[in-house]
Amino acid sequence: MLRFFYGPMDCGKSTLALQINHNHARQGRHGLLLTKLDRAGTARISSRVGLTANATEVGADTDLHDVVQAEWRAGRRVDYLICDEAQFYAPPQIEQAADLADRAGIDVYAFGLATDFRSELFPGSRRLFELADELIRLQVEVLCWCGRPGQQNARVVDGEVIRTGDQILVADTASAEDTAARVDVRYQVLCRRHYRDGDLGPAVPSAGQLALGTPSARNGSAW
Ligand SMILES: Nc1ncnc2c1ncn2[C@@H]1O[C@H](COP(=O)(O)OP(=O)(O)O)[C@@H](O)[C@H]1O
Ligand SMILES: Cc1cn([C@H]2C[C@H](O)[C@@H](COP(=O)(O)O)O2)c(=O)[nH]c1=O
Repeated sequence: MLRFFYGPMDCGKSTLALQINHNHARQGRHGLLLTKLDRAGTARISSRVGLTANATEVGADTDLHDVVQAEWRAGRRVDYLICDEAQFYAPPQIEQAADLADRAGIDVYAFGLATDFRSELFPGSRRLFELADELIRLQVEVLCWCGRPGQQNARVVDGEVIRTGDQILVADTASAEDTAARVDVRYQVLCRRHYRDGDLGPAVPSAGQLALGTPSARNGSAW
């Protein structure tokens, strides 16, 4: 079986990938973790809940058959593959995953974004929509600042939603205010309306502003 679990950034895809791996491994099944361009650096699957695991990095030229055959040659079974950040896989790599499901009976669990910052399908995700046995939209809602369900991944540069640029640009949803790091590019999940309007919502007041009694910008926001 080839299953594609998809949803916007921050909806728990990598967490679920690691949970599924944990549950299968606990029952003695042997799997391989694969990823491509995880935020935490190469060859890791990292979830914002704090779970991480080593993984095989899928490069532009990686053939998934070779990855599995290397395991077989080493005398190890491969019962399942966990493929995180699957939106970045090239369409032929998705074909290879489908082949492994069909010809080798390997259960393939793929996780990724459906659409990019322009709200267009990633090529790898498109191929997964075309080929997967099951499409599972993740149920953990990521909320837009207005409270509606967020489905669009806005790319934010210097406080503006941008709509042109390279499709792949690895970055996080956390802003400079949330982290000690200097963040030039970040992503923000928005509802369709606010994504289309390019409306990132009111600025979140700092703790100091709230202590001084400034009304919460979020509560007082106009639609
Ligand atoms: N401190 C926290 N406490 C509880 N849940 C958290 C915390 N930080 C992050 N999360 C959960 O982790 C989710 C993001 O998980 P992650 O697997 O990194 O998402 P994705 O791979 O889809 O980008 C958030 O939607 C939230 O539910
Ligand atoms: C929308 C969008 C995202 N990306 C990058 C940003 C992150 O590094 C990953 C998504 O990670 P997550 O685990 O789902 O949070 O994808 C990108 O390169 N291009 C885009 O358009």
